[in-house]
Amino acid sequence: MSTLDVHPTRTPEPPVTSTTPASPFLGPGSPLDARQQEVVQRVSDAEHASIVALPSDHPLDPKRRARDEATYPELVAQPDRIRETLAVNDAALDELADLVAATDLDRVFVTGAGDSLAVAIAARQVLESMLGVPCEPVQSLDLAYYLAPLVTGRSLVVALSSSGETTRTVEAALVAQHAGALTVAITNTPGSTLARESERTLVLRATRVGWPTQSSTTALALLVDLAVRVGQRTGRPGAHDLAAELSRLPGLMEQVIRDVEAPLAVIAEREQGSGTFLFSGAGPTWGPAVIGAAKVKECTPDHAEAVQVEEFHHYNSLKAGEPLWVLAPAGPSVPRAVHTASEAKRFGGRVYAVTTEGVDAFDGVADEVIVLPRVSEALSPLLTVLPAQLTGYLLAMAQFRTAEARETTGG
Ligand SMILES: N[C@@H]1[C@@H](O)[C@H](O)[C@@H](COP(=O)(O)O)O[C@@H]1O
Repeated sequence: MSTLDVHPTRTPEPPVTSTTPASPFLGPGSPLDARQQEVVQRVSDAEHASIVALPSDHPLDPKRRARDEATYPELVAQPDRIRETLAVNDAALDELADLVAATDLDRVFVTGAGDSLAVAIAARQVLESMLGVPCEPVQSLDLAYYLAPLVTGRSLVVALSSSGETTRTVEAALVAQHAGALTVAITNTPGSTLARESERTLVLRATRVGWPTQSSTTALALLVDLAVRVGQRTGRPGAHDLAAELSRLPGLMEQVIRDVEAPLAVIAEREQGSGTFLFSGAGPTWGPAVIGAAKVKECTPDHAEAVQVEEFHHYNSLKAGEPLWVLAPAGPSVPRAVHTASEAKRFGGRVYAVTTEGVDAFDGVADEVIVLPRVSEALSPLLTVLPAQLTGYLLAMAQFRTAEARETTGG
């Protein structure tokens, strides 16, 4: 057997056919009207086609390689894209912040799938501290099918989708539209279905030729900026400091990308054959942990999981020989995250801690500690997400080099 047969490929299996409708919103009894149902059917068909077209798990799949390689320049350009996104949305953000500050909202739902859901998780703390109402990140399927009775005319539903065509997220927006909620789409695809079905749209200056990076961080920065502007209007303590900090974030992101790539490349070279990769975080950092696992699953044929810092301790969460990235910027989760790191070592794992200046609790516990500049924990996902994204990309590049060398030597 040649090395190339080791990993099964995802294609070309025949499509699984089913008589079950693609959504409970299609057909008799649907809460949606005929026009809305047509929208659901159309995006659902297109989504299925895009999933079938995903790269295979072949170690040298050129389609995956092209997408991985396109990820890097997009990743590196994130600080610039954030600057542009915030600048072009300046007036729209002011207008929306005026509206939000003046509206008697009782609840905000921030919804999406994949990286877009991770962004909602990362933005929760800053949104809640500035808006003063629950700002729940909700998986779009859950919002559309289970939480609809909670969505009212006093809700703000922010739907995040880079493509603007993700079926469950479009359905969540349609449910919100139906309930009379204020709906805001955040997408880098103007004219997308989500944008057309939402009352307002904030357009991201981001591309997604590679796996999602810019589309996620520009959305996160935009949500932070919106939160801060609302907080400034309603006199929330800390709003002005957060605004000042946000303006420094793109520069700090540039510094982090410059500083962490080389040490992470060494780690990726060492860990490339581990097979399973774990990422842990808590609070707003749970978002970057989810993104870390997502980039490994997208960039490589391997398995990755995000495990919440606390949940790690309630099961045997790591097997001997597995690597764990613990993301824990200065904040209340640090003591438990240090415990996570030490437990992971006890189970025979290798631990890479990502924290911020001034935290030395991982020294002597983790195999390596990556230290980022210190910022408020609420804004720190814009920094902790960078090593998480880079890890997936760098693992993939190390694996491609190894697979190529094996091909050349016929090993
Ligand atoms: N594999 C992709 C993810 O990378 C993406 O994060 C998610 C949400 O996409 P979007 O933000 O376009 O709704 O869906 C897809 O299935």
